[in-house]
Amino acid sequence: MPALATGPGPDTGLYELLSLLPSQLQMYVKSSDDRSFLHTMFSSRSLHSLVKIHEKLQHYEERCPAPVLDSASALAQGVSEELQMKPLSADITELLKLLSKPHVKSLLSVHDTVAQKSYDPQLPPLPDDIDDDEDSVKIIRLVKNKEPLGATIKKNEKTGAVTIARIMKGGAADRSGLIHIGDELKEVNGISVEDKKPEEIIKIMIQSEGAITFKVVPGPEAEGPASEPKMYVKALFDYDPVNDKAIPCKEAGMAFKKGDVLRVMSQEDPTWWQAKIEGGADPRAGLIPSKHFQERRLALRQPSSNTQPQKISRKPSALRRSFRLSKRGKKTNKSMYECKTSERYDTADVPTYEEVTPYCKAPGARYRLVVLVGPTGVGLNELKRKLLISDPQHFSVTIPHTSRVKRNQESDGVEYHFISKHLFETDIYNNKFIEYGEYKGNYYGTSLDSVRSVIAKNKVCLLDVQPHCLKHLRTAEFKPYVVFVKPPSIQRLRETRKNTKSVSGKGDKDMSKALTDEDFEEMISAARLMENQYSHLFDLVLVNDDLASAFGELKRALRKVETETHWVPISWTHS
Ligand SMILES: Nc1ncnc2c1ncn2[C@@H]1O[C@H](COP(=O)(O)OP(=O)(O)OP(=O)(O)O)[C@@H](O)[C@H]1O
Repeated sequence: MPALATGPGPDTGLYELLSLLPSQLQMYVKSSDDRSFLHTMFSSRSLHSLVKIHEKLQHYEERCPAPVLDSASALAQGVSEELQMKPLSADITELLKLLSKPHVKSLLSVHDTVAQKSYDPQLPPLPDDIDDDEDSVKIIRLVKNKEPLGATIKKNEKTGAVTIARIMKGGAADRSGLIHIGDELKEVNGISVEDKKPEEIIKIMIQSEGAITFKVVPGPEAEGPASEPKMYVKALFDYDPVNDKAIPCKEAGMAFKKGDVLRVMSQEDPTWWQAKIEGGADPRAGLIPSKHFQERRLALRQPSSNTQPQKISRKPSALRRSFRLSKRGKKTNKSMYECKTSERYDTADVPTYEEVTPYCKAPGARYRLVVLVGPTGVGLNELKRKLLISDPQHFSVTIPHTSRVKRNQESDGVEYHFISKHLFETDIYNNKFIEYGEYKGNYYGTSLDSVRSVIAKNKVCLLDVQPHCLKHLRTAEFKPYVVFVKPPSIQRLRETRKNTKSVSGKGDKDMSKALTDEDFEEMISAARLMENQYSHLFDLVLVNDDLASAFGELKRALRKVETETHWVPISWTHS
């Protein structure tokens, strides 16, 4: 249905709109040039002609016209021939001239094609030299445009037989339903493949456009499952078949980027899956390395500087942040917490694919945990603070634990949960802490229970942790939404942070000094390392350039997390 009707009477919406638009838009258009442009455009003859065509088409569409005849070209030809036998009057001459015009001829020919619904291309006749004895031979003719055939072949080195190795889901061969895995290929376009290398055969196939003829000996009936269950995976690495020496056919491969959601359409081959990018325009599947194969070859690969986990160096002041937003009046000294948690990065895990499923928070369900990660000084606390201020009923932070003695002005469960050193150590032993650190003989830490307690109050818990802790938070219970806060360019850091001071503790004294280029470089390089190592765990990468814009983007993203569907690991949705 057209958006606006243009018919007579009450349906003249589009005409009315066209005549009203220039005056309605006037207040939004400042320049007189733009106003006159709009006016000219809306009153132009071509636009009004387009509206008329729209009107006519709509009219015909409603009537569902059926062709009176499907051979208008032949009729025109017959009429021309007959008229030429008659004495030529002015009318006859004009009609003959009209009917001989190439545009009219083409129009009639298109009319006939549509009327006959004959959209199939013409296939060439079958070759005459088919051996009658070759009962088992099948001649298949496909019409192929520029798209690849969507099948791969393999050659048996012993027998020399060339067989169809796989059919790509959704490709031309698959859609034809005529070629099957195991079929033995004898000829392509009349050329015997007997002495040909697979690359040469592929070349013949690629080069043939239009009809392509195969002579095949059908293979044994495939028994595979009629329809395989769908599986969605999130890619945890970048892949380009062009650089993959192992792929059997580069043309059949599919490139993807870390973070893409892939729909796995076939796992028949344990080494090469067939998949397509979810939401991508191409309906055809491409080859991708299977999880097992990718894991195995990555594990075997010599560690290189790229894959080797690197320790993220941080200044001594780069310490625990999640403790700092305690409700104390002043900000805690940044050098206070030496993080004693392990910085052993996940050497054992080889990130390949993670099975995912769409998830949308049901009304009444607990909010997902929001985790912020990023290099020291990038602005995690600032963003958390702004979120808290923007909606204190909705967002909240955890209360840290400490083994230090409570001060007079402090209350248990407000600034900290004050517990004994012995209990703190027992809790460490029982893995109750997400992170913990020690300073001047006292422990400080964020417990899993403190996160649970915020979530149980039906609030969004905001947490910032070192990225190596993410792994332990990625559970069905917390369903964390991970935001990586990234610094902008050094130039923008200089511009935006010129009034920012870094606070460092020397002895018991706080020292504050303006941030230097060295601080900025360190922030950028720490961010780069974090991204290299952990980006597969990030749901959002937020560049904290202009603070207000970064905050706005974060707020919008968090709103979407609560209301829209997101891909999450499938294990999070199993109860
Ligand atoms: N986009 C920004 N523009 C200007 N200043 C910013 C911006 N973001 C943060 N800052 C300032 O940078 C300083 C460090 O920010 P913040 O304390 O939030 O960093 P952090 O990531 O929590 O780092 P740390 O681990 O050192 O606490 C603060 O003074 C903050 O106001």
